[in-house]
Amino acid sequence: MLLRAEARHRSRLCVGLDPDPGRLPGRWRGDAAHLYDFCAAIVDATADLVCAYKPQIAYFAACGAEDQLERLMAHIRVTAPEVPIILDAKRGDIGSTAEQYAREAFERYGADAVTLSPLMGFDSIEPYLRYPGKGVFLLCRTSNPGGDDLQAQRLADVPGQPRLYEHIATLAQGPWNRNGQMGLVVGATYPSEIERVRALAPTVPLLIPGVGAQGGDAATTVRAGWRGDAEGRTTGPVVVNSSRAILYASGGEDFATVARAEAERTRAALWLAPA
Ligand SMILES: O=c1ccn([C@@H]2O[C@H](COP(=O)(O)O)[C@@H](O)[C@H]2O)c(=O)[nH]1
Repeated sequence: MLLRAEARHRSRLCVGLDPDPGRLPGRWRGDAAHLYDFCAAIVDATADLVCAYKPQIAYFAACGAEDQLERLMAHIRVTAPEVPIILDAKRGDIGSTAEQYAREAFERYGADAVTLSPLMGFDSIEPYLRYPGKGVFLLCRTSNPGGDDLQAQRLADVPGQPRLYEHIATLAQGPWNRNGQMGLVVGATYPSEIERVRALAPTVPLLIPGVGAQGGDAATTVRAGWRGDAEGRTTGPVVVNSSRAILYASGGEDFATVARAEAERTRAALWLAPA
């Protein structure tokens, strides 16, 4: 689904849907009843420009607006049926609870993929893999500076003493990826770590947040993470997320038009990079 959307829309851009009531445009500002209206307008304005959407569940749950997230998921499905939806939930818990989180992501919200923390091990991931055709993105080297606190530490008991994020990449490319359902989250703010992850995990999709508001560079990100064959066909996909830089490109009534222009600019920067 991801490869089809990438080819069809000539896009490696994922628009992140992180609706902050305090940053909604014009007359909606401060009113959490309009999270859906805002995000739906962004989707309508960008549906032909993206390879994925990534709603961030925290922005809806914090306002008690899960019903609006359900409506948004349904709206994306109708407006852009070919575009995968990655629910950014960063779940991670024991198997019995993970089963409930998997139901929430895939049955309640109908997401195509969900972000997960791998810290609790494979049995905390396995319940999600029981859903055929659904994907998981494991946090690997996150975009925040504090990601180094744990992810850069070396594992003394693993041969070669890899850093934790390197070990996660190796597991996701190999033994944990039983049915090709696994991808990794790597921050655009750390391009050399993207390259390292890509070397260890040559074919898994990389979800790369950090372009836009966090300052990651689009072209550098794609060069570090995207891989293709001699004909230019993607063999190692990247899904590069930008949320705030697109959502809040304008705070006025023209927000959707300006968001589209910013999405077009980012999409072009991400597409032209490897050439
Ligand atoms: O390492 C990570 C993992 C997830 N995120 C999420 O991506 C977006 C980034 O938003 P911007 O406005 O483009 O900075 C947001 O939903 C984060 O929760 C991340 O930033 N880094």
